Amino acid sequence: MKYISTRGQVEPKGFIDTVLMGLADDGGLMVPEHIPVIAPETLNEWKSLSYVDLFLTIFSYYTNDEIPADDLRDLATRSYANFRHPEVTPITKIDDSLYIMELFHGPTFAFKDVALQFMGEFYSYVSKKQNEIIHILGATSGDTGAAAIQGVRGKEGIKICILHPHEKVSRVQELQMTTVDDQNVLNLSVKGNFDDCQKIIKELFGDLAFKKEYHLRAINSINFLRILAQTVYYFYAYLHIDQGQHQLKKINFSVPSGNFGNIFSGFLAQKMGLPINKLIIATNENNILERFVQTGEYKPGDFRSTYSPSMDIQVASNFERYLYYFVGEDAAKVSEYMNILKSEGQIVMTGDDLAKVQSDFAAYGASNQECLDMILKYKGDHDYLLDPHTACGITAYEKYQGDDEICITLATAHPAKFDEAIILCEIEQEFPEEIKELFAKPQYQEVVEHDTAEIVRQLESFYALD
Ligand SMILES: N[C@@H](CCOP(=O)(O)O)C(=O)O
Repeated sequence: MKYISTRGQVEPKGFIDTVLMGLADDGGLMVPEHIPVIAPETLNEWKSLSYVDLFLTIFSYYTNDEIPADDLRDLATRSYANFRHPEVTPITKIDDSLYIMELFHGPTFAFKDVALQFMGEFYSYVSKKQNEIIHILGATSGDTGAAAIQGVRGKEGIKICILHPHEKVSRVQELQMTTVDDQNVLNLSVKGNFDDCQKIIKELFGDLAFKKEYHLRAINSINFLRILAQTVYYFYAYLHIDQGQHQLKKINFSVPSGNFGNIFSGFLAQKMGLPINKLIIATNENNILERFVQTGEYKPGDFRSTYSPSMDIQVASNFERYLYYFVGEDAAKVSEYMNILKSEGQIVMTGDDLAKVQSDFAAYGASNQECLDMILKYKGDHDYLLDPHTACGITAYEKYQGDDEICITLATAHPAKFDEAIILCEIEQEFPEEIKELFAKPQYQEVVEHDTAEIVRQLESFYALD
């Protein structure tokens, strides 16, 4: 398996080099040259696999044996050993048509742990094998940063710097990142929003001399490893849901979405042959993806702070990966679209193009009020406490009127991370011990202007301590 860029200007790469490259050197995103398709009989045989075995089986189609099987098993086993649930991503049945897959049983109580625990192990392994210092640089709207830091804190050969938007993440998200006292962690609290942070990251990854000099590595979903690791739970969900007599029927997924990485993993799973009927994109008031699917207009709008801050994103990185498949894997067309987006500030799809988008996805947004209403409703009706992101996912599921398929909504975070919204619902929740203890710890972070030169200065003095 080789990997190429959505913009076509990168020589095909192997698996490890693709992960190390992160953002493609031509500014695009790396994708597999072809997508392996799993036959239904094979899929059926995967039912008995544990989470780790399923992970290894799916990865075997992508890694070209570049990591010896025993080593890969060891990395995967260690990655999921810290999860608080033996099934890693357990499924709860709400009623005959709705299931919730809980992706928040990892160390930082968000779905990001599922890929980032493995990525931490992977980077540590590669750093040792290649005797190379790895400098991780990432942007977060709250969850990715906490999970990435947790995945590599204290690990030899690795330094991590995370940019988060100043005062625009939840209190617990901020504490999870900034109370880590390991010397290999730097938190920059950027006066701006997540899109500003992500823009700076992409600028620095786009400076190839800087990237090479400091061995910059990505942990965001621009990195194909994130996408691949997240496909595993789509398969796991399908294989483990108790569908009774409806066995092997198609299912829908409703996915709280911001950077488009999680739902793109579902799109990849679907392309690999997983019988998914509809991928439902759930947004909050930052609803660029909802507007795109409903009207064909992909146009970043004004940023809004919501009760689901991890989804407070206007520029969705993985949209470019979708475009690549949308235009029939034609890198020249992707580059053309991305140039239009840059020069005109929008991409517009009409007619058959829009119909195609709408056959790939449905999309619905939840207003701030709808989000709170949904938390209250599910607490009252099902005694199930949704976090505000999952509440957006459920809102989208309820708004979708497509068919009578079973829907799995991905619960992307634990409600304890977003107590601000839960308090507004006048619901009292008990915090898990791991979160409770954060409130007593000192915080370490630098508040910086939204300015690339300032970030570079911070990074250079952080790296100078190597
Ligand atoms: N929602 C994310 C934003 C970054 O997205 P990623 O999937 O590209 O890492 C967060 O919580 O940080």
